[in-house]
Amino acid sequence: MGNRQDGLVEALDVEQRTVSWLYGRLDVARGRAQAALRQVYARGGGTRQAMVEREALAGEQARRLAQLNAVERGLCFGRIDDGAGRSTYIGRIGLRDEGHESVLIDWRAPAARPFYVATATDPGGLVRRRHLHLKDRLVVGIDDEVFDLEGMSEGDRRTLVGEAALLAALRRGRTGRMGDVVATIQTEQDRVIRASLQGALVVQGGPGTGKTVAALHRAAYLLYTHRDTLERRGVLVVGPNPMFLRYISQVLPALGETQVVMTTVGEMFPGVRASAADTPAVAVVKGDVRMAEVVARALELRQRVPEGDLVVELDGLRLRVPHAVCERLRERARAVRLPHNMARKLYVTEMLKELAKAEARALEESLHLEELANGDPELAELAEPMNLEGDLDELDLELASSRLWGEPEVRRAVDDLWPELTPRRLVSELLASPETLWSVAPPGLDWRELVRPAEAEWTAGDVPLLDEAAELLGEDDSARRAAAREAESEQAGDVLYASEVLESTGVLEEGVFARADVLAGRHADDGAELTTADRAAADRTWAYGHVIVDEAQELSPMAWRMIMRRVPARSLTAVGDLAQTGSAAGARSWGEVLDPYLEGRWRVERLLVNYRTPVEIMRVAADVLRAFAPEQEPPESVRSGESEPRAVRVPVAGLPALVREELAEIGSEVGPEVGPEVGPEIGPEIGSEAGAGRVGVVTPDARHAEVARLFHPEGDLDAPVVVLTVGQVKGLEFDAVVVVDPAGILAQSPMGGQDLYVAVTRATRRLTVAYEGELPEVLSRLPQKSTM
Ligand SMILES: Nc1ncnc2c1ncn2[C@@H]1O[C@H](COP(=O)(O)OP(=O)(O)OP(=O)(O)O)[C@@H](O)[C@H]1O
Repeated sequence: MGNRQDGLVEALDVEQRTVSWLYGRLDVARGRAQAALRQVYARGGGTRQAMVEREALAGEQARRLAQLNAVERGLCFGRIDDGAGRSTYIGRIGLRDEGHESVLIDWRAPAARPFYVATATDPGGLVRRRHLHLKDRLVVGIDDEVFDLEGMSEGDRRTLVGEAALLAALRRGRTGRMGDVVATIQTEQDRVIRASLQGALVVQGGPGTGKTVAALHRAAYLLYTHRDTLERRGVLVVGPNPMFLRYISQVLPALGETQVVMTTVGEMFPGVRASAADTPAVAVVKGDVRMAEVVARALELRQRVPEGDLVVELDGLRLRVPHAVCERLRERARAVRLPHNMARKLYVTEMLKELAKAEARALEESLHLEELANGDPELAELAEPMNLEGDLDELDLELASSRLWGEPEVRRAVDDLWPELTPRRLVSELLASPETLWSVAPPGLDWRELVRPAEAEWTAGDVPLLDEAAELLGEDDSARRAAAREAESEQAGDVLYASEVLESTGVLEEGVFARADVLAGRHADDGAELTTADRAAADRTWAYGHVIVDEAQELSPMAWRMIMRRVPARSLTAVGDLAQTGSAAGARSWGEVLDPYLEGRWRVERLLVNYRTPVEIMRVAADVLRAFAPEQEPPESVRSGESEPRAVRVPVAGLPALVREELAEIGSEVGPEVGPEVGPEIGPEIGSEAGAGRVGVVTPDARHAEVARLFHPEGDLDAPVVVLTVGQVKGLEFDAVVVVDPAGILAQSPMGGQDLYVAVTRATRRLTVAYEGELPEVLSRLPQKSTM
């Protein structure tokens, strides 16, 4: 015992010396980046070109500084020893000593790989893997895994220390935000993270298998390994909802990567925020890939030919363009195969010329008639017939065209035949018109589901339709302008961030440099200094270098069409679980959604170990899965829990008391003054003082408001109690979960079984199912208790 204790003290001492020295190197690197930043700004003045270059350089240095700051926590977390007595330290970033020797290896570098892939059966030349646990800059714990005891020196054997680092990490209380797992990435996850940039990778895995966390580490890995390509083209991460994006928002910054665009399908059309939800039946129709045809045909209907001739009354003249000419002009404008708004330019030019000719003809006719009426009929008959139309040369036509374009009557007539359209207008007018839908929908597509008022709010299902429309219409200025305005307003946030960077790094010194706005790289008059991520996020037509889609099973075929447009090189990672598909328009198989674009050129990696949900809870989840998706396999839990899951018969009013019990069980601190009877105050009372540990209350959609009223603050992920629908809770996790009204969840959509599976797999420690009437048969394994 005494020996082990001595060994630990000795090992901690050795590692502390190394770690302190590494932090010293980090401080040196920071000092250098600060000095470089100051130097850039000390130059001052110069031409506009010089200024632009200077700001680009400053932006780069500032990002480097931000990255060096981001790795402060847990700078070094691992060490590997090989049989030749060499030790390598692994950390969040790579560092070198004065002699340029590598002293800390970036976790993404090839040299760090053995740390993640060595196993007892295949140690890859390692004799030991050591995990270091730091608190601030202090080494507070060590875990060893020994692969070859014989290969270790006597001294090293004496200082062996062990408790599985992974299990320690998994036992930690949840904070409401996902953290990085660089120190404990598992071999199967490592394969996903380091897969090649080229091609499409599907990561299929059950709940809690680390799909999200692996996908985010993959983003960081790809940016590190292919920085040149990806810094120029950017990486896009698509998540299921804004709450989820908030949940994962800290993982990449903690890994030193801030240049990734994160969005949801509902936010992918610049200037539109999808705030409403479609019913499952509507989602299915809207998500059907045949909707692309519906939008295209609706647009064709907007390129009209008048019933008879086109007649425009102008200053007493009747300008007449024959029907056949109108038809010809439309065909010519279509034949150029440009998007509608661009082809319109051609159409308008040609139509105005026709109208100019028609005007000359009408004028001629009216003058002729005048002569006939006023003069000697004999003379009039002898007079040379005028040929005003024939006398028009190109210049005359152009002048007449531009004069005519200024006439509201002309403009109205042309707009009616080939209007300038925005995607919003095309889609909202289409969905508001049963006649149009009826005439453009292909047989078998239930277009009646789509009909809604023109002023209806946008839904996430509308966004791919808007994107489709934008493709067909061509550049839509209004959306771009809206996005530019948004980007401008975000500038304020960036300036604030930049000034924080400057302040925290001590660079913001009076006189030298007080220009956080410059560092933020945003000038109203020039977008050249925007980062790739900023530019990409504001540009609907941006082609990303790599796209990661999380909860990819939820995307409809129309959403995939939109995503594929963003990644023409088809370098993408789709992570998801077909057993958790909640959207009626979502995927039933990966081939079904990917083959239309990749024709089998995609591969699957499977993650099989559940790091979140303990065995006891997973048994309940497996019953649900077996009942609703028997072809899917539940993952295997890596650990067993501290408590058996339970079912409690309780009215909604009793939920605050139940949640209080759960908070107490997971060790979250609740003020003693909060009694079960004061449910509504439970949130604020336990707000900021709460210890680690969160309770998630999951409800059917229809009961969310009723239950959320009992707890505050609503929807705040950092609060100790969060009330969410199944759609919102997807991808999240909590120490304890209370699933309310399981029968309601099962009944709420055709995918109710999958929804219940999602709900019961969110807990890391405790699961309670709260019900009022009968407990669904599928949960009969749960021991039942009544508080009614
Ligand atoms: N290698 C690891 N080391 C430590 N923790 C891990 C590891 N892998 C996964 N975890 C943890 O397991 C939990 C589940 O991970 P994650 O949310 O990525 O799973 P998922 O497969 O996306 O789940 P779901 O399908 O339910 O959304 C997280 O808390 C994550 O941090």
